[in-house]
Amino acid sequence: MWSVWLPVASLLIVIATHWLYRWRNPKCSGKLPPGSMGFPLIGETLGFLASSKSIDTPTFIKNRMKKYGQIFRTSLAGRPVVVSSDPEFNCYVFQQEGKLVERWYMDSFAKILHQDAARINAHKNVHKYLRNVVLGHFGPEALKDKMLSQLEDAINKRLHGWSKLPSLEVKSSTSAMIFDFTAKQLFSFQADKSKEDICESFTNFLQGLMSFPINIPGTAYHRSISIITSELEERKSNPEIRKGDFLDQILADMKTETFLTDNFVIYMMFGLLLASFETISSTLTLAIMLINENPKVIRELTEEHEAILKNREDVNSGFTWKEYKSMTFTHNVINESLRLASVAPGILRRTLQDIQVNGYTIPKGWALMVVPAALQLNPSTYEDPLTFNPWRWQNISANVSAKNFIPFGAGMTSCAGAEFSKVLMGVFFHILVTKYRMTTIKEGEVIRSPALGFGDGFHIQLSAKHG
Ligand code: HEM
Repeated sequence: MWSVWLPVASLLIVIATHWLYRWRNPKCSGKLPPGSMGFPLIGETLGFLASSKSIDTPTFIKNRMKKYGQIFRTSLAGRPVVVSSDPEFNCYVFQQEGKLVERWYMDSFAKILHQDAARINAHKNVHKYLRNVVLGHFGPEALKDKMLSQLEDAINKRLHGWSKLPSLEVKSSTSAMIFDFTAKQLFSFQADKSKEDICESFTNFLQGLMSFPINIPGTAYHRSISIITSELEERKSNPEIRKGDFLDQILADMKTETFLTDNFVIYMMFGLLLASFETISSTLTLAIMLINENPKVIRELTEEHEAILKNREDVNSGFTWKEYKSMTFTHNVINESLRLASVAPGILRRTLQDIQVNGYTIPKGWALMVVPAALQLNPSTYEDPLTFNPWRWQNISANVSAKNFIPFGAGMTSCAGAEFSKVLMGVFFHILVTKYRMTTIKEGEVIRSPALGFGDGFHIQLSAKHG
């Protein structure tokens, strides 16, 4: 009996030991960056997802930066990853799109569509198309021409509604406001006419969505996808319906662009909704929390916006692009909020070739994660980095911010919704400080897990300043 089992057991031990050794020491043609691959299969995922009750860079990243330096290796969600907080290297990586690296989110997209990521990526047009179509609808020209006044209208109505409430939770209220506005722009969704609160559906489903999307009837994800699907079907069967929204353009482009299948379009709309309302609402909630704690900031904001109103030739005219561009202090408040919020936990790339950096080799096929918080909350760049100090932006040179302020990424691949996000926040502050006063009902608690969250909520009351 022993003569049979002993060799089998020995062989299993040898295989397991070899496997474990390979897990801990992945193949590499040079020297891997320092770090640890953690436990077999799960790697260091649990540590990465652990929440911390602080606005600071997540402890997982901070501790490893201290131990290994600005570039270290780890394993997250079953993949080998190199994390970088080296501004020079990050800058280089952002310039290597399509050469040494490629954007990562198409992987999740491909998984949802049950397609091969390489097949989607092979369409060089996909990224370019997505970027151009979003910029066409949400970029500076569209904002200037029509969206600025629509935003002013929508935010005015929303804040008026809030001022009738005894209390409101800021994160969910701003999420609903942004969701309704973006969904209307994308596919003319009319929140007030919908039977469902799809904004809440989206929010509930957000955690882990892109990695584990399960389209099971009854789930929020399923409901949200159904709403977009039925809108697409209705438009396709009634081609005479033209609503002048984003979906109209996609429908027109579907005739010429082969990658624009029904499924692709549905998930693209879904992805855009998520990309827009969660990011802006988290940044805006943090901004409201911070300005509410800083009377001096509210005072200077109010002065800036009252001066804008006073200098208006026509008292009945709306907020203009020129006014938006002129509000220097508000832009500082927006930058400072984006810096502290650092809402994107990581900007991901996949390496297409081995990459050499500081004497290390990052193997082909690995993930690369740039962590904005590690740069934006770095005390060597930003003095007293956890303090909300909009005035610091008076002295930050373009040279410093180009590499150390990347809330929207950088270069050719940076966020296509960046200007829209900033305009939305600017218009929001304009209306807020000229018309309303805030009172805290329940203080919020900042949590990173690693996405920015607000515990069990931040509640305020809004009251009109005049009458
Ligand atoms: C505070 C708000 C926002 C933040 C912090 C943010 C952040 C980011 C980041 C970090 C990236 C990745 C860049 C990269 O991979 O190099 C990105 C990409 C993108 N974002 Fe945003 N985003 C915000 C709002 C929005 C909004 C409102 C929209 C849509 C209207 C949007 C649409 C996109 C798109 C389409 C991309 C992909 C761009 C490309 O691949 O060329 N984002 N965003």
